[in-house]
Amino acid sequence: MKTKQPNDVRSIAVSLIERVEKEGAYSHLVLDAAIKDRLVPERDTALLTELVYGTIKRRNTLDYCLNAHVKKGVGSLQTWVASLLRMSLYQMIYLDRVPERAVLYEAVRIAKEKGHEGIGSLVNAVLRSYQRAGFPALPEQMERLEKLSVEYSHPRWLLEEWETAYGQENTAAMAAQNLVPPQTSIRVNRMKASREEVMEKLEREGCDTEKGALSEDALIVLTGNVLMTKAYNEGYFTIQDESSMLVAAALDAKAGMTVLDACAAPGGKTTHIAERMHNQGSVHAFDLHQKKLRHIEEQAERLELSIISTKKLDARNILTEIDEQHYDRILIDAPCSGMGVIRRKPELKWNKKPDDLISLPSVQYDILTEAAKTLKIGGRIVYSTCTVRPEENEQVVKAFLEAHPSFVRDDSMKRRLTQDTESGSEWTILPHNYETDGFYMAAFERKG
Ligand SMILES: C[S@@+](CC[C@H](N)C(=O)[O-])C[C@H]1O[C@@H](n2cnc3c(N)ncnc32)[C@H](O)[C@@H]1O
Repeated sequence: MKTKQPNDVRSIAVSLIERVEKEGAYSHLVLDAAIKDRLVPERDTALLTELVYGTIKRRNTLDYCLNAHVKKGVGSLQTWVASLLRMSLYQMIYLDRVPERAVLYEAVRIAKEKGHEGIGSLVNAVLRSYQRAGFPALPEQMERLEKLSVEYSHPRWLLEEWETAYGQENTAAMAAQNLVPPQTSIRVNRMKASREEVMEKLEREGCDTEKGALSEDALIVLTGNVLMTKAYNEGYFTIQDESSMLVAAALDAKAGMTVLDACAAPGGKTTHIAERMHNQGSVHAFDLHQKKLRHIEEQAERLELSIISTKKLDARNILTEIDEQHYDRILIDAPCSGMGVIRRKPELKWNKKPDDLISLPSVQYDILTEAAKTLKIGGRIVYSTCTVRPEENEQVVKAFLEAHPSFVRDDSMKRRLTQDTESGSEWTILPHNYETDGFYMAAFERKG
């Protein structure tokens, strides 16, 4: 039996990519687990992360190139062999810290170890063929979206959807932004300290930050591992994408109010809402999945928030537990296709197919409709998703408002968030607008 070399970062990267490809695993989860289990030494974690994310992100571009060098096409290969070739080519094209001959040597070694001599020869031949011939030129007559799909490594159907919804320019910018590694942003716990105070605390612990441009609660991490700080353990901040921080401000729950977070896990927005309420009132954090509730409870404890209570509940059955007109504020952060978070979960663009997305709007509509029954007259709902697809966003909200005339758009939402004169009851943030996740939110109120 062949034994794996200890700390073999490239071989482990191939196994992780294979799991994402074959089992539909999430890249961030397999990576987190590998790093936590110390499958590679700490000095190699950055390389492991780069290899896994980079290879998955650029799959279409890499496959276009490999198809010119693999006789029957990359689709004819076993998943791990395709993953190995993609990862090796990724290094040759996009990374300059490892010489090509070293990449090739490692690729052949892994191929022989994981497979046999024949696979080693195949990998050697393909990579050498690339070295000789280079990246194949895209034909002049190639259709525009097809070209974009190769250049920016996104499925064609998704680019077509985006062009229809957001136009050519936004589509190209969004696809390009999805290839850029996301920055880490943190949300300051205003109950404990100001942004400036948290900045100073982190600086003393070796982490540099700067203020975020979109949310008044945001700091962008420039250097250092903020999760390892005392300030984190003491509840001074939470890791959260900046676009998501806008939701609690859009909801604007006041101290003493009764609030529902109907799709709450893992609780990023629940804890923000409770912080803004100064831990006074109550926040019901419900979710369909029992096991996810633990995350909300852990975060509430770390942040010392006692007004959050969790429960497993399908929001579509909320009236079995809660009376009508019970809440002052309701957040529906709906389950969605996640097409706004492709930077963080690049496999989403390959794993999801148009057919998988067809049923989402009706689930979102049903959740919104049932949960809305528990809103008091004069209360406010925020509906949000981390996707950029009008079918799951504007169209769901429009259908809801047309069928429920007692709910009216809250045109002051955007003004509250941007603190200027811009009015509007809904906001789509595209990834390249502020270098955040793509996000959608809408606010409306119940009239008598
Ligand atoms: C976008 S995530 C919520 C993220 C969360 N608000 C946060 O900020 O951390 C959507 C959540 O909805 C939950 N969900 C899916 N269908 C649901 C349903 N019918 N009722 C309640 N929760 C549901 C999922 O389990 C998932 O945790």
